[in-house]
Amino acid sequence: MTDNPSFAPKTFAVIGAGPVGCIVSAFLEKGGHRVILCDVIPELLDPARERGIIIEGAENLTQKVSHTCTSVDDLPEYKPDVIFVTAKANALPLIASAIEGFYKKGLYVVSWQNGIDTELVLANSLGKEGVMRAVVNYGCGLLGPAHVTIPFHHPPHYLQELDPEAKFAADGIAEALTQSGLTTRHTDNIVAMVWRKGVLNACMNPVCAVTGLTMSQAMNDPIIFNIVDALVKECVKVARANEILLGWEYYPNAIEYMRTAGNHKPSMLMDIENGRRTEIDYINGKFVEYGRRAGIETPYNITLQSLVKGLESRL
Ligand SMILES: NC(=O)C1=CN([C@@H]2O[C@H](COP(=O)(O)OP(=O)(O)OC[C@H]3O[C@@H](n4cnc5c(N)ncnc54)[C@H](OP(=O)(O)O)[C@@H]3O)[C@@H](O)[C@H]2O)C=CC1
Ligand SMILES: CC(C)(CO)C(=O)C(=O)O
Repeated sequence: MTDNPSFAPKTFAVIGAGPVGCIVSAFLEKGGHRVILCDVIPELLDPARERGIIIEGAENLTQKVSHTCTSVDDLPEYKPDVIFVTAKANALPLIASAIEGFYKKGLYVVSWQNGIDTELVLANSLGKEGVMRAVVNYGCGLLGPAHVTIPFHHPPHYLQELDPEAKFAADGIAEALTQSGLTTRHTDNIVAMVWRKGVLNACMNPVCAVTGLTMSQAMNDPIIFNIVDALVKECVKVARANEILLGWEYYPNAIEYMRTAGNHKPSMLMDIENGRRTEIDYINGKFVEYGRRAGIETPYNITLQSLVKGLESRL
C-alpha cells in the first residue's frame, strides 16, 4: 500500500497547431491517448484530423488526432486531463485568461514553449498548483498544414511542476510522453534548463530573423558568428549575475549545439517570414530585463531586440 498519488492522463489538449504542437499531438495520440488539437487557424486542423499529421526527418510518422477545435473556449467539453500550450509566448496572456474561464483543480497546464518566465504568465492567471514548465529539445518547421519537418531531436525533454505538491502529476505526464516516444524526464532544475535553452534562442533566433540565415549558415559565416559569440557571452554574464547555474561546459556545448543544428530556420525567422509578431520580449527582452536588475549591461541583446521590433513594426 502506498499513499503516493499517481496520475495517468488519458486526454490531452494541445493549443497551437504549429510544428511544435503537431509533434506533441502526433506522438501522444500514437501512444494511445486522446488528443484535441486547438488552433485559431482552421486550415491547420483539417488535415491533422482527416489525413493525419505527417512528421519527417529525425522522426518519421503519420498520425491522425481524435479531435480538433478552433477556440480554447471549446476545450472543456472534451474534459482534458492536461493542456499543452504550444503557441508562441506572446500569445500566452490571452491563452491563460481563456483557460482561467474553465480551469479547476486537477487540470494541469504545461508551457511546452521557448522563452523565459512563460510559466509565470500561466501561474499569474491560474495559480501555481496546476502549472508546469517544459524544455523542448527538438527543432522543427511546417512544410504545410499538419506537415512537419524535424531536422533534429535531442531527447530527453524536461518537465517540472511549479508547486511541489504536483510532482506526482509531472511524473505522470513525463511518463505519458516517454511511453509515446517523446522521452521526457522530470527535473528539479527547470529554471536553469529554461535559461540554458533561452541563451541558445537569444543567440540564434534574432540573428537568423534579422539576416534570413539558417542556423548553420549563421554559424559558418565568420562575421555573423562574432555576433553570436558575443551574445552567448553576454547572456552567460546575465545568468551568472542572477545566480542561474548554466553548468561548467556550457559555452562549448552551446556553440556545438548551434553548429550542429543544420539548416534549421529558427521559429523567429519563420515568424518574420510569415508576417507574424515574435517572442523577442520573452527571449532577448528577458536578458535585457534580468541584466538591468543585476546591473549588467546588455548592448547586444538590446540591439537585437530593437532590430526585431523594427522588423515587427512593418507588419
Ligand atoms: N519551431 C521550433 O523549432 C521550436 C519552437 N519552440 C517553441 O515552441 C513554441 C511553439 O512554436 P511553433 O510551433 O514554431 O509556433 P507557431 O507559431 O508555428 O504555432 C503556434 C500556433 O498557435 C496558434 N495560436 C496562437 N494563439 C492561439 C490561441 N489563442 N488559440 C489557439 N491557437 C493559437 C498560432 O496561430 P497564429 O499564427 O495566428 O498566432 C499558430 O498557428 C514557441 O514558444 C517556440 O519558440 C521550441 C522548440 C523548437
Ligand atoms: C532554434 C531552436 C531550435 C533553438 O534555438 C529553437 O528553439 C527555435 O527554432 O525556436
